[in-house]
Amino acid sequence: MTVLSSAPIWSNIGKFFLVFLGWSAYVLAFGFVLFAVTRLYESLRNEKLIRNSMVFGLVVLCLLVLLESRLIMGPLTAGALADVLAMPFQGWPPAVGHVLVIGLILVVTIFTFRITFAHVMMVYRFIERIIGDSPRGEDEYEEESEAAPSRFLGQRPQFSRYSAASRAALDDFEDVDEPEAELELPSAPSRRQLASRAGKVAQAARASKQPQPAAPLVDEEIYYDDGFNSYDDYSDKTIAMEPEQYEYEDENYYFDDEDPLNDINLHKHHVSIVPRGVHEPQPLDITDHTGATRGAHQQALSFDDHQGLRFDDHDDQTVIDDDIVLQPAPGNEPLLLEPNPRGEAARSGRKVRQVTPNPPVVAPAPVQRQASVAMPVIPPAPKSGSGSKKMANAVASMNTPNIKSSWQPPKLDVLQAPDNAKQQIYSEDTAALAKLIQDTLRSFRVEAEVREEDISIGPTIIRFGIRPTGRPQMVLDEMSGKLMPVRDASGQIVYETRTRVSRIMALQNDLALVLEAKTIRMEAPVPGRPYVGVEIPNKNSRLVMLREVLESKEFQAAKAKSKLSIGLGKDVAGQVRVGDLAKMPHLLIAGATGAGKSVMINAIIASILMQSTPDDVRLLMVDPKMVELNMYNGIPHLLSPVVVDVEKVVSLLKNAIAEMERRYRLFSQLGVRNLEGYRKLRAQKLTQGDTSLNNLPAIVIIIDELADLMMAAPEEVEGMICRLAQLARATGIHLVVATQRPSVDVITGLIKANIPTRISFMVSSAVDSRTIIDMGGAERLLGRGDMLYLPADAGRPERIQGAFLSDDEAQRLADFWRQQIVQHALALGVDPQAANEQSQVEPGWELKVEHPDEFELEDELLDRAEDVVREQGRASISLLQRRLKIGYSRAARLIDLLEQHGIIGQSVDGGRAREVYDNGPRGGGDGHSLADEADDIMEEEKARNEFLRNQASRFSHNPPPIDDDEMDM
Ligand SMILES: Nc1ncnc2c1ncn2[C@@H]1O[C@H](COP(=O)(O)OP(=O)(O)OP(=O)(O)O)[C@@H](O)[C@H]1O
Repeated sequence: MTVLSSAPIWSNIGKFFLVFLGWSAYVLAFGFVLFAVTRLYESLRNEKLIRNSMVFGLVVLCLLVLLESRLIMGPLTAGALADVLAMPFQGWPPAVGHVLVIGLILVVTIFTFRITFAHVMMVYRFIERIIGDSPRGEDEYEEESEAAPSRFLGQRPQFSRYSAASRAALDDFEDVDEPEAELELPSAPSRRQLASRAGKVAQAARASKQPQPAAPLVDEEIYYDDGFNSYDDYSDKTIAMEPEQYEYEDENYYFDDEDPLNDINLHKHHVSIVPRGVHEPQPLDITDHTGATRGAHQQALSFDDHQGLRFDDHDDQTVIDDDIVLQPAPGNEPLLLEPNPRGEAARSGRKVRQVTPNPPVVAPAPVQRQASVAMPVIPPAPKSGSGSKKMANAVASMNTPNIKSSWQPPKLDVLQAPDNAKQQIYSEDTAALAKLIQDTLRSFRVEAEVREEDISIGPTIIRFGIRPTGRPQMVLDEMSGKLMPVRDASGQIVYETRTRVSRIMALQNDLALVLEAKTIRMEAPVPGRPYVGVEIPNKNSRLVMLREVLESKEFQAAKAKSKLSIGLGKDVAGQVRVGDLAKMPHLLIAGATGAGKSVMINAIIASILMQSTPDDVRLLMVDPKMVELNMYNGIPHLLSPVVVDVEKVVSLLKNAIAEMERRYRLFSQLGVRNLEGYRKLRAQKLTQGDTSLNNLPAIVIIIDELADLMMAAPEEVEGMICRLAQLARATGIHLVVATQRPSVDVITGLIKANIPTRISFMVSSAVDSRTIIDMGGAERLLGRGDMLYLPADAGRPERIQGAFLSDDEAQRLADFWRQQIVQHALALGVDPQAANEQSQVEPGWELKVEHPDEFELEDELLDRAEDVVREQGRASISLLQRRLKIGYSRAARLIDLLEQHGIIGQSVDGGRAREVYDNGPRGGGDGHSLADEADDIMEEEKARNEFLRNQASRFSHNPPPIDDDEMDM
């Protein structure tokens, strides 16, 4: 106005405004300038500061103040507009006009600036604090604790991290003299109460346009509480309730910043009492640490776990213990074992001894046994000059103390090289997809962001990481005068309201729709990462060849540690993933037909054949499909030819159990606990020239279709697999079991409990997925090698694209090993054909056809049974059960055999006890009375019923504990 009135051209316009608006013309001019500046700021910062309701409110407020000034000062003082506004008040008592206008001013002020009771209280407290001289913090919370409606305004009590026994936390705020009863936390309301309360609050909020507190979220919780994996089952319901959810995302929603019992404020208080500045590092609390890192995937460091091996890098030695040093010899020489200079032997001088490369094996291939004596040593693969590789070779040799094997593993050339297609990298397409995801979430009013660094591109899958964000808490920066988001000590933005992970999960189908993906899988949260993973198929997918996995440094490091390392494939970030069968120690593979199980089994076999000689690992294979594993027949690793006849499987498993028991006996005699201990002992003995201990190779039993076996002989197969799985780990016997029928009659509870490491390929339903990996997700896989790998020690499965191995490659690999048998035979002057036939079955591993319900009863047991019946002068099943401590079915079978051998007679007139022919020298038993007969009948009935109940419960998929007698074969 000043400018206008001083400029001659505009002075008349200025005068008009002053006459019309009075003093408010200045306010109006100032308001225009402020509005222009704020709009400019808004456009520069892309923020919205001016609300229309506020502009309108300010204008009304200005007019009311103008009117009030006119009422106070009389006509012609506040401009013509004020005179017009005051016209309705003419004739009114002046006091009424003042009260009305001032009242209106107050109301408009409250609406314009959204003043709440909390603000009033804040001002009140502030004034009170200034007037009174009590220091800040005293007494104030005591009053509030009465006024505060809830201690958990910011969070529901049952989920508050401060709720359970959080006395200490609350004590910071509450008067210590407060009676005990008042400190008691409110008990968590029932779900029903919460739901009805939620409904009421929602109604009230709708009516008054006030924000809802957090209670309505209970509804959401009801749907999501049981975990995201069963999301599919209720996604429809969840999506249907979306509009309800938006109400409490209203931007008016706020917490009372001053409420000391609000969880967020409690948290802020805790943060504020953390001492600032540099402070001493605290000792690691291992319980806390374990809790915090549980589930996070951590890549094991190489060379950190060698059962007593230490490495002295500087001189290329491997220290086995204080007495022995394994030293890689120069060139192609065999490894040398020498006493450790720090050990006792070292004190008498550093003596280097070469170990003879003829390790006797427990059940060696006949050709090999001869070869190890007379055959010229096949030179090992040429070593590269690098120290670390030498070290790896040394360690690999150390794991299997047959220091120099006469077998030679193949070179990687046997396998097909990957094609030249490069791994896809981050591109504009990917960025566009990320933006699409973010925009879709925004359009559903879900605050979240997709950052470039959270995008992982794998061979068949791209994973986008969605970070839930929210509404940041803002503070006025005193330096710049701007509103800035509050950051915590680690620099992360502190959110006032956060987006719930479940809201992102609820949009799974919407995201699949906009991304036009065949199927998407969501993982919340990705273990060890602060985001929800959305996995969509990579349109530029490529094969992961086994060779590239075996060539990788990850596999090389794993190979150095274990001869049973297997190349699994590549994860969603394109990183090679390997496993160690020795640690698994058994593996269950399941998936629909054509999903990639057989390829996986071939990859596992190939991983072993590429690194391990028959001295390290022996194989047993069962292939009821008859075509999948046949190609491996004749390789020296096989203990017996691939079993295609289901009836021979029982025999094979029995052999494995017998070998396991034999190894256990051997270990207990030697005082070692497991195969590792045995190998260490053997290495020690070899250094002393003692070759009495044979080499014990690990044994891997591969079963390609468990369902067929479970059909043929459910009890025996289940029992034996469980027995092997429970006890075989220490003896180096490992199971790899595959099935395309992931139903509970095939993968029974017992089998599942004993095989902790599992791989699930694509399955047809979430139920199947749960049967295999105890959670859903496998039904959303893509097939063709796309799998979820659940290691024994991980809570969540990891998605991996399995390594691919063509039939030609497998054939070449098998040919390579068969060729070595021929080479050995030629070197020995044996007929290769004969050698091949001879090496088909290891002595002691011959298989015979067994009818599943028949027990093979050892001669010893039959003899003992004969002794018992002759001693007692009578024969009955219950008698044998009692005296021989065996199960019903074995006792019944023994009775049959005794009858067949003519030792006892047939049962007469339904009686249980039978006549024993010719008591002979061992006779003289007490015969049997009628009372004995009755006892026998009762006992036998009891045992038979027990047996039948067991059988029935096995068929109803609820297996009882295994009867040791039944399995003690
Ligand atoms: N890792 C992989 N990478 C690429 N393709 C694969 C992979 N694994 C399997 N496939 C493809 O899937 C097909 C079927 O695989 P596979 O024979 O292993 O299935 P399966 O689960 O054993 O089926 P079935 O139970 O009927 O034998 C293969 O011929 C191959 O084309």
